[in-house]
Amino acid sequence: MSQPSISKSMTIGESGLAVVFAATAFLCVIAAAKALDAPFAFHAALSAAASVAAVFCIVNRYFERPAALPPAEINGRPNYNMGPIKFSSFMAMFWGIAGFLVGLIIASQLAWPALNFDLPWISFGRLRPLHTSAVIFAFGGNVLIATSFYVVQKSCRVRLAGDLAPWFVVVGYNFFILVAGTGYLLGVTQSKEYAEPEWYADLWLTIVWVVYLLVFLATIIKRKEPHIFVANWFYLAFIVTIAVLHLGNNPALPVSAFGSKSYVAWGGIQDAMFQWWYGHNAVGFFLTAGFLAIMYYFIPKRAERPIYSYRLSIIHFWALIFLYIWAGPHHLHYTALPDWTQTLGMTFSIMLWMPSWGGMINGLMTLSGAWDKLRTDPVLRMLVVSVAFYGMSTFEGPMMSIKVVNSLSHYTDWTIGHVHSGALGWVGFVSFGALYCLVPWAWNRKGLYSLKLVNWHFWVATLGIVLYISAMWVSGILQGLMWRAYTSLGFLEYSFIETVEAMHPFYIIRAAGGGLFLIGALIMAYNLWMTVRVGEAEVQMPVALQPAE
Ligand code: HEM
Ligand code: HEM
Ligand SMILES: [Cu+2]
Repeated sequence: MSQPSISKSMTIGESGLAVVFAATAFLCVIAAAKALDAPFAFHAALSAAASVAAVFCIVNRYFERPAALPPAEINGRPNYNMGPIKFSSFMAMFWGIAGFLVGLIIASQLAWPALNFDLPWISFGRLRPLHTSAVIFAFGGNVLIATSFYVVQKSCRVRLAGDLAPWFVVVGYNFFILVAGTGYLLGVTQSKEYAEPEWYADLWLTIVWVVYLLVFLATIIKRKEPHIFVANWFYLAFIVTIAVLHLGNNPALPVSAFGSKSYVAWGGIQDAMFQWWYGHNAVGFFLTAGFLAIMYYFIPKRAERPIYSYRLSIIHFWALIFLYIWAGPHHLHYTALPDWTQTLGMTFSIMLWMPSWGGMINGLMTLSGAWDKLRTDPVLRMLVVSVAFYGMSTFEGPMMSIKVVNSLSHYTDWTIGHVHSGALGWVGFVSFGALYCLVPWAWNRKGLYSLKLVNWHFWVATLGIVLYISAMWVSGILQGLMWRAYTSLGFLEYSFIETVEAMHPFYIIRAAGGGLFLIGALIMAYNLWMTVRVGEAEVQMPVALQPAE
């Protein structure tokens, strides 16, 4: 046994983090004991338990691991860190199914209000933010973290920076989701759309997000590849801007250090302005920039073609981030916001159409010379259709930002239709496509368990989306027109309840569409599970291969 041995000792990160978590556990126990309200006590106890678990995991890992930490390179090749990527891919699928399921429940509640069961915890008002946070932040967020950690390593040809830090990001982020989600069910909210969690959850997210930024930046800094690939620019814009938005929108004064309630610093129209600066750019940088990074990495990879125009991708990047930031006021047309601000927001929204379509064209044209793959590869088809939906919703958005159009669409289901063509068609499909690529790569499998099942997922989900958004277009425009219909004597033609009744059939169609979308996701979960368990089932015949005519 004369191997040169390094004496094993805890790293500064291990011991430091263990101490910090031990102290946090102690503070959380005190907070739980002194809590002013039950949800705060619950969250403090949950945090105490999680901190103890964190200490246990860190110490346990120390005893289990070899003396030396994993090397950055093995035989001159980067030793990529896949653990955190696997974790967040798994969580993405888990939260995706949970979020779609809650979407289906609230869609059904709108069709059949009896499904609220007169229980506060599962009432529409509490489940709706649970749905939006679960799909955007939990599902979308985990997809973004998983893919960004993958893409930054591969395109920089270097191991992810940090040892415990990437784990802190993925586990810490999911703990934030847990606190936010259970909070909604218990009635904890600061009532800002897409930023509902209360102050303590916000503080925790800030810490996690800063570490995320540091891990990402440090990986880029130590890159072996001189050029920074465009996808990393998009990821970086997403990470930095979300940090800025989060800090701008959430300053709040807690009523007590031991209670969940707080009051937001901003008031009146300034608050509204901050809220929609945040809300709009959450669309722009969370639901768009981050997923465009996915588009720029995964479509060329899957199609085995270079990006159609790398120069266009750079122009796309700068134009998109410059224009998005100013468009928020289109959410506040015909409000107390000064008229010029509304017009400014509308103008920037219309200009935003151009970089959006520039990006779409760049994504679609990357298939030049490889269009035939759409027939044989359902994963690529999913990715490409997502870009088509992106194009559709970024045409619809600028149109809805025009004041006269918005005077009809605002407050109606048309907005909900617009949201879900972006959310299901773009965010959903591009995420599915990315996970279908990522899971075999991260788990080192030759391919997916079954491409046939991907094909089923694709068609079932597409049908679901079509049902969802066409139902919402019809019901939204119908609703808007009914609200503004006057009789010849100048009275309103319809009472409000008549407009609600008219929506009923469309709400059933929407719920059916959502049900199909959920079934698609369940098929996917099974397929990915089997991919991890057994790998590629057999030599796969390409699906949907048709005789040439
Ligand atoms: C099974 C799939 C889904 C169903 C059935 C569904 C259903 C719903 C329903 C019923 C609402 C409330 C509408 C209202 O208040 O009138 C809603 C809101 C929303 N959903 Fe979904 N959803 C699904 C998937 C998704 C996904 C994948 C995302 C995002 C990635 C998403 C994002 C949103 C957003 C942002 C809102 C709020 C819209 C607004 O306030 O204008 N949904 N969804
Ligand atoms: C050029 C791009 C886009 C523009 C100019 C745009 C514009 C708009 C406008 C005018 C509204 C309606 C505001 C209202 O009447 O309340 C809206 C709502 C919304 N859009 Fe877009 N949109 C764009 C792209 C997208 C994409 C790609 C997504 C999703 C991935 C998306 C998600 C949303 C959401 C979630 C809302 C609802 C916000 C709320 O009231 O809760 N948008 N958008
Ligand atoms: Cu917007």
